[in-house]
Amino acid sequence: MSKSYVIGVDYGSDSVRSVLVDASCGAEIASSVFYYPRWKRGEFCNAARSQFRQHPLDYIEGLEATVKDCLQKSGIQNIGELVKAISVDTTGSTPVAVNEAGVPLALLPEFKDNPNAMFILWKDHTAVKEAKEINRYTQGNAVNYLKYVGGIYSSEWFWAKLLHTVRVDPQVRQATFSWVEHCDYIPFLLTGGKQASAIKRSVCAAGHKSLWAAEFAGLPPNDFFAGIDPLLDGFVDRLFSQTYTSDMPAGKLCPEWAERLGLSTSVVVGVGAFDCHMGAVGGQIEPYYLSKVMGTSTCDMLVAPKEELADVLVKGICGQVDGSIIPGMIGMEAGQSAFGDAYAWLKQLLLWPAYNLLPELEDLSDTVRENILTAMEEKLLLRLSEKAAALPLTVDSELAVDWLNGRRTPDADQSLKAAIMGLQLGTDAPAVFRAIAEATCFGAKAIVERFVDQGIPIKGLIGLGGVAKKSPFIMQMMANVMNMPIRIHKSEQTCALGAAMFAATAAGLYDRVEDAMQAMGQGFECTYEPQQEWLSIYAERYEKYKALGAFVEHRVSMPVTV
Ligand SMILES: Nc1ncnc2c1ncn2[C@@H]1O[C@H](COP(=O)(O)OP(=O)(O)O)[C@@H](O)[C@H]1O
Ligand SMILES: O=C(CO)[C@@H](O)[C@@H](O)COP(=O)(O)O
Repeated sequence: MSKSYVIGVDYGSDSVRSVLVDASCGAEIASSVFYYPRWKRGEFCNAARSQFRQHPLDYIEGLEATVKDCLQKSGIQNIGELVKAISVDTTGSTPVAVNEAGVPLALLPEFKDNPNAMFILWKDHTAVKEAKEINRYTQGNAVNYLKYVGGIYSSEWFWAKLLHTVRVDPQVRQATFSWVEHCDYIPFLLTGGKQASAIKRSVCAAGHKSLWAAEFAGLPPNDFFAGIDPLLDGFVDRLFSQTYTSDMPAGKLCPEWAERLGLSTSVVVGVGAFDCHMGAVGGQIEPYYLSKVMGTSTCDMLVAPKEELADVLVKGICGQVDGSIIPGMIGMEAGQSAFGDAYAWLKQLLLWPAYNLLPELEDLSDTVRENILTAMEEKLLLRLSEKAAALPLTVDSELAVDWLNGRRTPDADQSLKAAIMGLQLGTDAPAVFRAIAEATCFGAKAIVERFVDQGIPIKGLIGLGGVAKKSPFIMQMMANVMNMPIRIHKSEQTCALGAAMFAATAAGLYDRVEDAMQAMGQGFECTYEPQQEWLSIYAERYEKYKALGAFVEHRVSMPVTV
């Protein structure tokens, strides 16, 4: 019998990665990465205003390039006929305004350069005011529609972004028929959808970001949204009432995309989901093991059997949704808005002279300048990690709070800012890096504490994503700060692999995604164990981190160590 292959596509914050996988065992046959060109040039973004927009063409070009590249790299002659399914995960909440035909407005000539007509990336925080209004309005409402999203609505999410967009841009408002998550748009595109009302919405995105819940028989009613702002009046009726888990097909590849990708029209396209949800599956999540997808941000994923969870509602996380990770279980999501992005911020800061002064050195050729810059970009975090690991640590060493992009969990507040204290003339770059790295680990610990305080035991940690693979320094620190072992998954592309597992299930190659996970999972490569000698100093410094965080948040007085 001929082999079956599946494709998993993972849309990250900076790039899209596709993997071609043997559906029987999960072996990766080929992979391909595409960095979004417009995004890389910084187009349509304004970091100072927390505006981060992505053009749909970056996604579409990347889809075609990576899938074709995987097929070509496979070297398998009739691979186009052997691929059975494709599934997609994306960041989220990353929604876009579409017209009645489901076309993102930025794909229309009149909106092609308008950031409000593009995908609003998860980390865009331009809707802080709107999120606050949603929270205020819900407090006075008879029904608590925020009960399944941790009790606080975030500016990273669907409704806050829609409200902000229709407020600031009357032309976009006029042209907007519906509002669609990236993870729901791509399957719609691949299946040749022609009507926005027919877009299949994933329960993952709908439950965690759009306030959809079976208990509410769908989305909250129109009155609720119209009460927040009359500009939202009527949207609910044009959105959706039904949702789907990602083990289900969204449809089959349409002729146009079958031809563009070199695949057949019998290829099943699975229902999409968020990157970290599929990543948790790719990384072989187990009940009560916190699967930490550590990249630009972190998403901390947990599954619990429905019957065991009973009526527990965890406060201050990004939601608990039936079937959002594994169909049949409650999927919970928490996270940090800046994790790898916190190190990337410091890297940008330290490379300022390289970006700004190197071009002034006329004696250097362009090639030499570029080589210097590339070497610095590639090596900086690695060298900082080596040096930071060798520094002595005391209770008074430099200390930071990690809210460089606001606080996602516990208790979302994207308007919060980061802080660093304890600087002195002897403070060097590795010391600042260590403080920031430590702060991201402390932020991670605060999430574990929240779950435990709310009655959800955490049995262990699973580490996935770019930072888990690239930084032994931060992973060892994480194990020490948490006083818990952290198992690092073998797969380089857990999110894309998870998407491939869902593709195989949607195509009927497996009955349940748990079976796909069992057969296709790649296992773990190593475990970082907590080191006894570091536990007490981190425990002490964690208390200081909480005090500094409280000071930043409430401007209360700080305890002083003499
Ligand atoms: N050596 C390193 N140590 C710590 N962080 C790193 C290192 N190299 C890269 N990173 C961080 O990894 C992050 C990217 O993670 P990745 O999982 O590849 O991306 P994404 O979040 O888009 O899925 C960046 O924010 C970057 O700062
Ligand atoms: O917030 C979510 C999902 O809810 C993520 O998509 C978002 O943090 C982006 O993740 P990355 O850090 O780019 O992997």
